Amino acid sequence: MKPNPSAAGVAVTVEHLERRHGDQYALQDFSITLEPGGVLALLGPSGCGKTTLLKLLAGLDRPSGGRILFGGRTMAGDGVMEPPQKRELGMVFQDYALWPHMSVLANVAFPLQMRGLSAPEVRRRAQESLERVGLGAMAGRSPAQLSGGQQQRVALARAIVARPRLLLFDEPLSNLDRDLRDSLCLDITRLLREVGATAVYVTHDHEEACTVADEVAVMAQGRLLQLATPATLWSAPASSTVAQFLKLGALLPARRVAAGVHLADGALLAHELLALVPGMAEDGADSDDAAHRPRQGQVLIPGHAVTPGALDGAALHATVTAQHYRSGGFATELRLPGGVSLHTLLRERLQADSTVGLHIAPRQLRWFDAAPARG
Ligand SMILES: Nc1ncnc2c1ncn2[C@@H]1O[C@H](COP(=O)(O)OP(=O)(O)OP(=O)(O)O)[C@@H](O)[C@H]1O
Repeated sequence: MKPNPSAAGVAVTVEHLERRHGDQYALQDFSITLEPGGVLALLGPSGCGKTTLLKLLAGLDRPSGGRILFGGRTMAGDGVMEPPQKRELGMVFQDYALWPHMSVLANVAFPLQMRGLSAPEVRRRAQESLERVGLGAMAGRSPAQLSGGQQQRVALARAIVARPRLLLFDEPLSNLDRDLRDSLCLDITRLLREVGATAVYVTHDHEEACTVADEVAVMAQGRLLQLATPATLWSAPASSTVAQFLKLGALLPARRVAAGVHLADGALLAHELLALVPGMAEDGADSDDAAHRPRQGQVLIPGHAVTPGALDGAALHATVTAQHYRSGGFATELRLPGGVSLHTLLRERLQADSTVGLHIAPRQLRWFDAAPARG
């Protein structure tokens, strides 16, 4: 992850972290490193362990194995368990967690009061923090007199007021409507760059993760599936599971024979296999012998790789199952062989239930080898 030279943040190292509940793993052999000022998004289906990791980083939960280091100092593991107040954190939760009986200013000031700063210093810094999130004029109000978006800005001001080394976000925008979410997400992204704290940001929302983060960790069943920049994640998902979770397109069972990709019915989908599987040559699998060995796997067809047209000469036939107008085009659902759905945005209106030919841009396809058989 790219270091930010002006960062106030701390380097975070997570080594083989584990959290078990009975014999169930909420987190398993999880390792990750964040440079100071780096922003990491945790993305994954419900129950994959995102909140567990956040709680372990915060010191609200104790690992069953592995360790966490901030700037080379052990926070948890090896018999150490630093409490949250010793970790110099700021946290922002889904439900804002403001104190209703306190003014906006008093909410933001609270972490500074806990540190025993003088009253004028507390007031000055709390006001400054509110200005940063655009709420300088609302200092005297109570949280109940603010909208949801404004309350979350107060929570943000409170999280950054004590200049934490690490900021933790637990789905901070999921209670807000789409427009507000988009604008606050951009504001959080800007603020993170300004304050330079290292940050870990839990979300279900792919776009939010990619807007806010330098790198995204895709998780499933307590494990890290892929850690990559947003651009890499979208262009080079590491496995069919990641591609499926990110809804990158349709996955079809397929067979590679020499330079071609064939579907289950034998139809040739693409000729240009070597061009579409970067990395295959490097791992040695495509040495002269191996290149000609048939391989079973899955091919990923992204929505943007297909152009509907005549049935003749098309790589695939598909049925139009649904179409509706959306932002300058037609959001279209196509049914591919085997009943697999493919979603794509098209310029043209297609007739419902009609069969169309799909012409494929082979370089947009991705190949995933089937997992080797166990035993
Ligand atoms: N106290 C607990 N006792 C038993 N199992 C738990 C406990 N806390 C979490 N789990 C289990 O650990 C797994 C990971 O939970 P976690 O809350 O970290 O998931 P998550 O990715 O944050 O999910 P969501 O997106 O729904 O918030 C889940 O299977 C959950 O049921």
